[in-house]
Amino acid sequence: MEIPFTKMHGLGNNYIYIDLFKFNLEEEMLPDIAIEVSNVNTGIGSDGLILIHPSNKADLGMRIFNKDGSEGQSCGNGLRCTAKYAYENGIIDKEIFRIETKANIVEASVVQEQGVVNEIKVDMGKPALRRADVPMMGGDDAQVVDEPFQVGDELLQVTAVSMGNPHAVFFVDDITKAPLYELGPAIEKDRRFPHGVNVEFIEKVTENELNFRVWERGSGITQACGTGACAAVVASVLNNYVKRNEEVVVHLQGGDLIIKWDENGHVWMTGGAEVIASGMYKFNSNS
Ligand SMILES: N[C@H](CCC[C@H](N)C(=O)O)C(=O)O
Repeated sequence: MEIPFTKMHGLGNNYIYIDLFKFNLEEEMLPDIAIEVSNVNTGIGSDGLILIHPSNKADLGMRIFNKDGSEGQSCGNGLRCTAKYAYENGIIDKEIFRIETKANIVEASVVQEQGVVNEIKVDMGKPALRRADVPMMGGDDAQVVDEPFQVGDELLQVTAVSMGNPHAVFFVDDITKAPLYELGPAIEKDRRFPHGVNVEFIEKVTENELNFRVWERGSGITQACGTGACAAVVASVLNNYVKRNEEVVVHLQGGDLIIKWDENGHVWMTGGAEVIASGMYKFNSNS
């Protein structure tokens, strides 16, 4: 089976996008398709698969599958790329619109010049901070802020935030020494996170600047994670490193995002999105 795809990235966090306004895929094939297209040796190569689909709850919908075939509830970089694709391909004919995800319905606004979108701002909604909402096991149902977290021989301090998907945020003094490989896999699969977890290491630079690295649930190290950057700013406010309702520049491996957790509880993400290539892909998996 051959299918049209577009490869796009947000700060290097790249996915294979399939437009379900034009084509349909069998639900049960999706995890295998995600695994196959993400494979850099035998597929196209990406951090996962994103489906752009019709929605009866919003102007359009977006679903994300990680490299390992697991489905995430949301994807910040994916939402910016989806907004760009939808506007530039005529799915949407307005500059402010709503996108349904597994986690919630977000509002995106595009900044465009002669029909080309070069910046997207997304209201990512409100974080969930109660332990049970992350979800995280093992304690009272209050917020998880700067809590001791033993991983092997290492005693860390964790702050847990859901942006519709789970994030475990750790603060380090030097981002270049963040133990991504050493601890990322173990934390991702730690039994205290029954649905797994995205793992972020953050270094405070100033009251309005963070350095950021991520080990993603289901995809491992990526160049950037939009929901992770949102979770990082929320965690930094909760730990009094940065201020609520102020723009924070988050320096991710692949570039910068502007994040603000406003006084109404909404987290705003502003950044770019780029098209890498489009074409036809011939599926190998028995499809
Ligand atoms: N890279 C994405 C996050 C993917 C999250 C996924 N790894 C999961 O929650 O399972 C982002 O820009 O927000």
